[in-house]
Amino acid sequence: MGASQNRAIYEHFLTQQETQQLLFIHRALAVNGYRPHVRSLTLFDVVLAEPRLLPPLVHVRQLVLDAVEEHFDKPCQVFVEHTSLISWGPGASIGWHHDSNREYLAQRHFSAVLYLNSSNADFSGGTFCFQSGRGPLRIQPSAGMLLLYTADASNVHQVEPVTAGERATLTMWFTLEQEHQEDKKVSAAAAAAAAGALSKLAGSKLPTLSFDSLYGFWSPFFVHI
Ligand SMILES: O=C(O)CCC(=O)C(=O)O
Ligand SMILES: [Fe+2]
Repeated sequence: MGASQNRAIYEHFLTQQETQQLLFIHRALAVNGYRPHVRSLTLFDVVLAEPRLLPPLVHVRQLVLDAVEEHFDKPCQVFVEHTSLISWGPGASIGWHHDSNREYLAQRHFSAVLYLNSSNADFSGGTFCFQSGRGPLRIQPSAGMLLLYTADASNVHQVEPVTAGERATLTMWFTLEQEHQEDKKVSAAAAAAAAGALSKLAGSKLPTLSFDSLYGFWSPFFVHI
């Protein structure tokens, strides 16, 4: 793809076993997505729905983060902003855009798309294209391939419509702004889920606070027995 510093392709970034694991997680838990003909599963969803499936996803997420820091030469400066397993069914596509092209996406600095299956073998259509002066630069997804690019206007791209089968990716965005990192939101959700599970487990054995009067509200140790 040339010597461009703002993009990179790694052909066999994941093994077949690793791509299969991620496909399995997606199949098990994905929900109807944010766009027509798309199903998605965020890291957040996995934490809430089935935390036992987290380890393979978190492992690959870290590998991709390391690759981003290395390629863009930003050691220990990059944070994951969003992680999703996404599948695209027949009819799914996305027109020309860049990945920080909205005010609410301005914190996105780098993008990574890790392909979990292959065009022609597993689905038809779904070609990724970068806009370029000499006509679109077309990239055919293949299982295990990692595509990195900056989220700015130097990387305008589109995905042509999928015409058959299901195209699957792990799509991630990255930020240099710590306050936008995904980890904080995910660990807060995990803590809330764990607290919920704990209180369910304890059930009626926990004392209940008396809130039937303001007095009770101000005296939290006053409990019904
Ligand atoms: O799935 C791809 O190849 C790219 C998707 C994309 O451009 C996006 O989600 O912004
Ligand atoms: Fe995009």
